[in-house]
Amino acid sequence: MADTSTPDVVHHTYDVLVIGAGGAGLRAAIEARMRGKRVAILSKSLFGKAHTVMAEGGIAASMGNANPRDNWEVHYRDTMRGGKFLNNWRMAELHAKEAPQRVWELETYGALFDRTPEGKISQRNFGGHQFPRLAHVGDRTGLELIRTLQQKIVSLQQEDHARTGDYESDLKVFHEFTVTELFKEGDRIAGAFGYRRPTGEYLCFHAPAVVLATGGIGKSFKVTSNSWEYTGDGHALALRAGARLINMEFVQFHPTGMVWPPSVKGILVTESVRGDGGVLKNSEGERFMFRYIPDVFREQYATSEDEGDRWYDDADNNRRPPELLPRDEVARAINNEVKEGRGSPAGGVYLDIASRRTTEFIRKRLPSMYHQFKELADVDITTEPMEVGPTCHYVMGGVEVDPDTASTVVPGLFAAGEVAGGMHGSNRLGGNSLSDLLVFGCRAGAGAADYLDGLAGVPAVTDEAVDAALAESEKPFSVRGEENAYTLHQELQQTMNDLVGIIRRADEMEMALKRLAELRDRIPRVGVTGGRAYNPGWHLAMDLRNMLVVSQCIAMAALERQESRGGHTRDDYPAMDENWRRELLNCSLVEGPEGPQVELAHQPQPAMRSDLFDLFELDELKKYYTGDELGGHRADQGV
Ligand SMILES: Cc1cc2nc3c(=O)[nH]c(=O)nc-3n(C[C@H](O)[C@H](O)[C@H](O)COP(=O)(O)OP(=O)(O)OC[C@H]3O[C@@H](n4cnc5c(N)ncnc54)[C@H](O)[C@@H]3O)c2cc1C
Repeated sequence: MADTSTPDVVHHTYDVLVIGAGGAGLRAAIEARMRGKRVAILSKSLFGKAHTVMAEGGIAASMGNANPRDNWEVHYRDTMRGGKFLNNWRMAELHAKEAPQRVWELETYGALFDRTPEGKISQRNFGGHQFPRLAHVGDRTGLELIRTLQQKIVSLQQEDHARTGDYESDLKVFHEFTVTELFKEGDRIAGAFGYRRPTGEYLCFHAPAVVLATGGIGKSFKVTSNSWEYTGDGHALALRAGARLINMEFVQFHPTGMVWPPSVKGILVTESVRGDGGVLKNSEGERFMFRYIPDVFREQYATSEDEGDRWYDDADNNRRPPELLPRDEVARAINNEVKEGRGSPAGGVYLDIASRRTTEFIRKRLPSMYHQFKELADVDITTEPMEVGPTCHYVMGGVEVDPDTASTVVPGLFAAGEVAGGMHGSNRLGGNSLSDLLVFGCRAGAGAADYLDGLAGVPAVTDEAVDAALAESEKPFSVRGEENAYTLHQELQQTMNDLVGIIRRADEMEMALKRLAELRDRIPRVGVTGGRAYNPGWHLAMDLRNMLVVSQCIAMAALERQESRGGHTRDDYPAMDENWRRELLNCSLVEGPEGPQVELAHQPQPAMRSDLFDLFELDELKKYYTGDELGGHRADQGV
């Protein structure tokens, strides 16, 4: 029986709310607390169980430990190339410059990275990175990152206890707590509202600064490497608060997810397998990636197996194997092999490290992969190849932010980590997310603290706003079961997977938008039974509206962008178009006759600063830029 009594709302007051306890959220919370602010961390998942914990391969930072020729400029170039020059150049610059500092700082918090024989932090190869650049802890890097950041938080709480007698006086974690609404007074952020998952208790937070660090959107797709909490909540909260999303058409399909057995389809097979020597083969035993090197990368990749293999030991005198092309290229190649009938029995291709490395090497470098395949598929990766195929992995699009402060257009609202957009352009390089989390998590915490220092008066949360948020959360209990949340979720995932997936066509995306519009009408009719205490049906009903609006943004932007670039491949517009590189698409919510509607707009891509532009050879830039842009730049330089 549903509990029909009006529930109480418990109130709390803080300076900064950090929504999300992954790498971005924890780093933001640490920074804001170290700058003297009282911080609450609100996390839908258990503390320590954020998505970041799943990160496997490593964190990209040009420390130059494995190759002294690496530096921030090389990392910057690789990142821009990986994103096909659609990245926000200032974010890419800050990221490349600050990532090493953030990794070394983690060591001071207690991180134990794998070491080189000389005792430096070991760095491994990954797709699109010119030099071995990923600091790692086996293939469990995310776990170490979260463990370390949590350890830092505990140490700050111990300092607070020594000063105030209360461990949680200045930094408190509310875990298993889902934020459903943000509050504003006028234009400015005033707080947030949500429910405790285990009890259904409602909490209202009064706080003038909010950092969104809610991660990604993968649960809108059927086949995904993402975990249950990736329902695009932060993206949707930002939209509803008046912020904009950019680059939403760019969704990364990681080339290697498990394809068998069906119950684990989509679970990630880390790129480290290829970074450590694994190769992709089709059903004919061919290392097919050599046939898929695009012109823009031709000079940097080996054209023979011998050269590719030599590169692992002598990277200075050989070019890298094409298995290490950026993820979008590898995913499309696998998709094509399967489509043309050269796939494996379960509809993927083969990833083989068994024939190339010793059992000891594999078990030491890839312990999680060894166990994952042994336990889930009964495959021993030290003796047999894996079957792999593309899986929805990461969203490049997200909340538009100022690169230096991570602030959005809504005063008091900040965003960092996967929920923020711009940094990775049209495609993210592996390892660049963990570094992004730390660099921009830190900047968001600092941005929020600076904002508070300059704030005149604290915006207030009104009773009406709290009542409205409460009513919205209670609604599913009063609807008499016309629609089922699980059914609608499956329909949404199938729609996105089939019609807005790895290869896209206008007619299919138009069909997707039609189906999404139908789902929009049906979602308010979702009814739930039972009470508020741990009720997954209710939780999903609340999450569905977020997944829907995020899916609409993705489909609308994908239909609009008439070219193929990075994580957006159009069957009907297969080429990259330099005119589209100048264009960003943004989504916002506008009030319409039937309630808020997604509106899509074009905005110009800001021109890259001259000194950064000059880091590239003109011949390379010609592959991405229009002639007049290049001419204009040369004129700026007085050439
Ligand atoms: C299997 C796998 C392996 C990966 N490996 C790598 C790698 O090796 N290197 C790399 O760079 N990247 C990797 N990535 C990507 C990377 O892990 C993620 O992009 C990154 O961890 C995102 O971090 P985040 O801090 O933005 O969000 P997360 O770590 O996902 O944290 C999001 C937080 O927000 C909370 N949250 C969400 N919605 C709400 C809400 N409504 N209310 C309250 N809390 C909410 C969640 O509970 C969670 O605590 C991998 C991803 C996957 C799936």
